[in-house]
Amino acid sequence: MPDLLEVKNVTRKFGGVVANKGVSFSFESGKVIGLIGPNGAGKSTLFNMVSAIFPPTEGEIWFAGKRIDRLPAFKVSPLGIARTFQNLQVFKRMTVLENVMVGLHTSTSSGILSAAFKLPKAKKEEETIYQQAWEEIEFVGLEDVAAVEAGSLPLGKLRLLELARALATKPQLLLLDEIAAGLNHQETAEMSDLIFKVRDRGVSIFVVEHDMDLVMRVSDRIIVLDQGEKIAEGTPNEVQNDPRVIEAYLGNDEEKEEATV
Ligand SMILES: Nc1ncnc2c1ncn2[C@@H]1O[C@H](COP(=O)(O)OP(=O)(O)OP(=O)(O)O)[C@@H](O)[C@H]1O
Repeated sequence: MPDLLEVKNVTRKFGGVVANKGVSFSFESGKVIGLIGPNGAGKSTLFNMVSAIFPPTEGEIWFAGKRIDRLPAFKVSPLGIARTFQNLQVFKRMTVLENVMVGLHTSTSSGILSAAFKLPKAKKEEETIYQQAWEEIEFVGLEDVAAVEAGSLPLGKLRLLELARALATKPQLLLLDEIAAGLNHQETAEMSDLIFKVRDRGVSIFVVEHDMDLVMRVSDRIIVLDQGEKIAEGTPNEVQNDPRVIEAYLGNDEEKEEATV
């Protein structure tokens, strides 16, 4: 049985900038893996390659035994990878329910004509989409605001909406991009609990996070990047005590504030 995600010797260059250099790691199903590192370490770049937003310059990415690094994003998500975005990607004029449903329409098989003429197949799919969307809205606890326009919701609820929309596609791997950014202490604690609940469904979760409390609490294992390279990998306890990790954070002026790794 192959690992769920395998990143093999991945390098990504932007012109002369080497954003990731020879990064390798893998992980199995049902785990929470954290990705940390000082500003500019290459976290977003790695995340974007795993979600097929752009390909690596060198190296390979495998998901559930299938090579995915040359596939476009629209072919990768149906394989079972979903993600949230740090800069929320919600439709402000749509309700919460519509936002979750719209994410599912791309995966339906009936064509535009059958939907337009409300043929039985399209009607059945619409019901399934409604059901799936509603399940995830309840899972994240947004049922009270399901009919509310997303644009009028506070940030904490918008982050839950992003999560519901990603979960509705029933991923095997969920990528969370700074899911706790801007959340207060209470909301962050609730988000941690939700991450555990998602993991208990057997979903693997890959978390990029600046909030050290959250990442240390939820991760089974943490990968640390610095200047594009993987400098450490281990349990939260191991990476917090790794001299290379402490040096990477302390050595970067901008991160001194966050040096309590
Ligand atoms: N599209 C791009 N074009 C040119 N350089 C880029 C591009 N994307 C990222 N980089 C560079 O690659 C390096 C890694 O950036 P990346 O955004 O992946 O780091 P990060 O760890 O996510 O940073 P942060 O924590 O600040 O979000 C940086 O030097 C960045 O300037």
